[in-house]
Amino acid sequence: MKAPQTNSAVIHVHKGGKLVALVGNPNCGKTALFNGLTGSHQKVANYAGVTVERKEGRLISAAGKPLRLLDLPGTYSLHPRSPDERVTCDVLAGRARGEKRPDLVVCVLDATNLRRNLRLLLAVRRMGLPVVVALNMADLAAKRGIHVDPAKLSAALGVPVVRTVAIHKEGLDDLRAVLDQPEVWQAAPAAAEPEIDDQKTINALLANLGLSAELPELPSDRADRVLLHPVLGSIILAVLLFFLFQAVFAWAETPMGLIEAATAWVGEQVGGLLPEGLLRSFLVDGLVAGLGGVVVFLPQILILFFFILVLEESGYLPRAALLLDRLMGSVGLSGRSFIPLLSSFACAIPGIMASRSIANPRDRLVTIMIAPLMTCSARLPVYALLIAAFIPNREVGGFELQGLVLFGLYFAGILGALAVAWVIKRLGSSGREVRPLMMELPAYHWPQPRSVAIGLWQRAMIFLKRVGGIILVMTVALWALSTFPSPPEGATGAPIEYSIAGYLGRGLATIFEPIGFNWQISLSLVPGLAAREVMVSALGTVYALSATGDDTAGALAPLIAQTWSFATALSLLAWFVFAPQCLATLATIKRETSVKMALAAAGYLFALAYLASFLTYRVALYLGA
Ligand SMILES: Nc1nc2c(ncn2[C@@H]2O[C@H](COP(=O)(O)OP(=O)(O)OP(=O)(O)O)[C@@H](O)[C@H]2O)c(=O)[nH]1
Ligand SMILES: [Mg+2]
Repeated sequence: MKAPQTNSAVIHVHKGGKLVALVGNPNCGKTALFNGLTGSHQKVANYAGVTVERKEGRLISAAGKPLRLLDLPGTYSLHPRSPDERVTCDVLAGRARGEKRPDLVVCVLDATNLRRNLRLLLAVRRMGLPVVVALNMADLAAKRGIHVDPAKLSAALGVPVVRTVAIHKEGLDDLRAVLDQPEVWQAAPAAAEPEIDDQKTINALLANLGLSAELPELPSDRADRVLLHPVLGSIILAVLLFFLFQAVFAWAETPMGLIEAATAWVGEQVGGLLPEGLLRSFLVDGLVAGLGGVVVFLPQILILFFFILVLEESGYLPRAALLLDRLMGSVGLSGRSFIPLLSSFACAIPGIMASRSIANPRDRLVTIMIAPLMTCSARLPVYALLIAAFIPNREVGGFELQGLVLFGLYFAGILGALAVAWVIKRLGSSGREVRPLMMELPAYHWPQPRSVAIGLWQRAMIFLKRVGGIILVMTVALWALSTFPSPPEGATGAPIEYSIAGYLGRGLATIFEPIGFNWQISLSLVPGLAAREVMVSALGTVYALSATGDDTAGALAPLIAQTWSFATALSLLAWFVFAPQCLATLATIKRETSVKMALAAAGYLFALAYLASFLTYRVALYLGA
């Protein structure tokens, strides 16, 4: 089974061709360049630490020669401080498993920040690898009055320099042409200056290029006086997040209505055409009720991602990390964990991967352990279904009540994560060094509509592929288990009650009865292990098959609203805030840490989920729900 992010992280291996590696400081535009040169759509975003693993693509030089191009995590130096930097350093040193040393390094320099970027270039050159410089962000530099002459820089460095604007694909042809001229880069002297003199070398270089003047204040700095203000900035952050959840419900209403109507129509057509029987049951109760129930949540997922993509591209995320550093420090984390945790709102897997950019091993481990508590987008269909069924659609004090509840659920996950981090801090050895947060704050820029559109398209595809893949498979399997064996002669209940799934569900229900789950819910939890959204399609199928008499499956929400108590609904919501219901996430934890940690995560999440549901259910019953 593939998780969304590993899908987009397929590594293509091409035999033969020279190996070219893109190396540079974080956020200098390596991946944008990689995408432009190879036609890939790897993730580009405006913060440091986006790329955390090595990606390979195929590049055709100007003369038509195929080359292998590597996109690597950004690094500030060749002394790695975090797992992502280590990936890059290993590749450069030829230590990467099953991989030769690169034949050529394309060192990407951010033209707006040469002073810092040149340090890495000098270090790479010292390793003796042939180097070509891509002087990227040339557009931004020019806008800020920094005019770097590529020819002069090339002469000073003794390596070819190509001016590029990666996001507009400028300079890519020049770069492709240089790749065909090994005589230019291979001849470059591998200077062996000692490291201590780097600062002097760089100062002299910049002076030579006429670039040593102080830079004027940027619009970003002025914006940050408000956005990073301890009080004002925090209020803006809270309002922003709050607005996001309101929008997820308010904006999605119309498109969801359309999809629901379309699914119902398809169900009726198919149901009307076919005679009563297995095929009709499979199509209507299995596929349409199961898959249709999940697809309806596509609009909400896209709205959530629209906000995430815009925030990522604008450069706001590291600022939010800075604002939250104090709060996170109080539970033993640092602002460093913010971006991995925020990524986990999409899916815990990229979140866990993103924690590779955390240098401190203990912080990294805690971040990985609590990442599954962030509300991933696969939970959204489950939450949305239950909210639609049990929470009235009305306004409270000018806010949509349903949006408020959703916000509350996300908040519960965050609180849970902070609490767990706090407990780990208490349990663990005292010695967490408290260091000031050092994070690069990139200049703000407007997200490009094109890249947001591509991001949304990719998300939609990932979701639909899940629907057509794992969710489909699970739905079919569940339908089969729920249909066979057929009921005995003269049976009165719904056929599902006599099927394998019926027995399984009733068996499981003994475990889950204390927290208020009926056998249909207990049964649906099982396929939900494969992907959380499957819970929704599973409920759709199970309820469609549980209905007796002739009927087409009605919409799921009103059905469960009639048959479940409010306490059960609340208990199930609490369950989904904590439950370790995703095998792909546990597999990623194992890969990034150890089997022991993956088991520990599964165990503590299960215990927490059961406890939370138990308390919720009992309190709700006590209060008369
Ligand atoms: N104006 C401008 N922006 C660029 C250029 N190249 C990249 N960007 C933007 O710079 C940001 C960083 O780009 P990425 O390609 O993700 O940078 P990266 O070097 O791969 O970053 P890491 O993977 O974190 O090391 C994104 O917001 C891009 O849209 C450029 O030439 N000009
Ligand atoms: Mg990158």
